[in-house]
Amino acid sequence: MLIAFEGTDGSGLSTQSKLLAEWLESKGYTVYLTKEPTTGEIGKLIRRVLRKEIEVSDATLALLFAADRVEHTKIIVERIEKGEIVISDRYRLSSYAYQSLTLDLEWVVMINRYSITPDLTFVIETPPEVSLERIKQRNNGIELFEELEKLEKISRNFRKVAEGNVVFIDGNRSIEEVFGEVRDKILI
Ligand SMILES: Nc1ncnc2c1ncn2[C@@H]1O[C@H](COP(=O)(O)OP(=O)(O)OP(=O)(O)O)[C@@H](O)[C@H]1O
Ligand SMILES: Cc1cn([C@H]2C[C@H](O)[C@@H](COP(=O)(O)O)O2)c(=O)[nH]c1=O
Repeated sequence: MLIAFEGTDGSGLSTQSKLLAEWLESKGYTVYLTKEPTTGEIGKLIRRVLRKEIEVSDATLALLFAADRVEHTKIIVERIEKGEIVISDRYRLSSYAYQSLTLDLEWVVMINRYSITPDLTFVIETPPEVSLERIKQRNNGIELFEELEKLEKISRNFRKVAEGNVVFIDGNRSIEEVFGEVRDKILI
């Protein structure tokens, strides 16, 4: 089974992904918690772009995310075939929502054709002004997409690109309240 967490920067994806992994493990499940961009070589290159250390075209960045995802999906499928529950902190819906900011959505979907559809996707919806305040508290710099106007458009994009079994969760509450709703949607 693949469960994905999606949403704009600072919405609480990593926090909720970790909480769900811990909860499922406490129930005796074997969980593989993973993230995109990955920590692989392509993911590392993407991270340099996000930190604005290097500049590439929007199309190149989309292709990098798609390439990272091809390699990541091979690992995800292997884990699923071993009976593990895979939780991915971001997956292809992030590409659909973020890269369609400036690129043709149909092309973004096409270059991600070698990915898979998650069994369940949580989209954490947190007002971008709240997310940006959380990001500032972390004090580790502002990345490529972490701008109010961009995040407002991306947040709307998630509603447009949602596919398959998608649950939208209000992220503008306590961590515990958000996780309570996430946990209640898990039917295994
Ligand atoms: N519901 C919440 N209320 C208040 N603070 C939160 C909440 N969820 C997460 N945070 C805090 O906000 C910051 C960002 O959380 P987190 O890393 O989970 O977000 P994220 O969506 O993964 O962000 P990014 O995509 O930028 O990595 C962290 O410091 C986290 O502790
Ligand atoms: C997978 C993926 C991510 N992004 C963007 C979203 C964020 O701005 C960064 C990194 O994500 P993190 O959760 O802050 O570590 O990359 C994207 O534009 N397209 C994607 O496919």
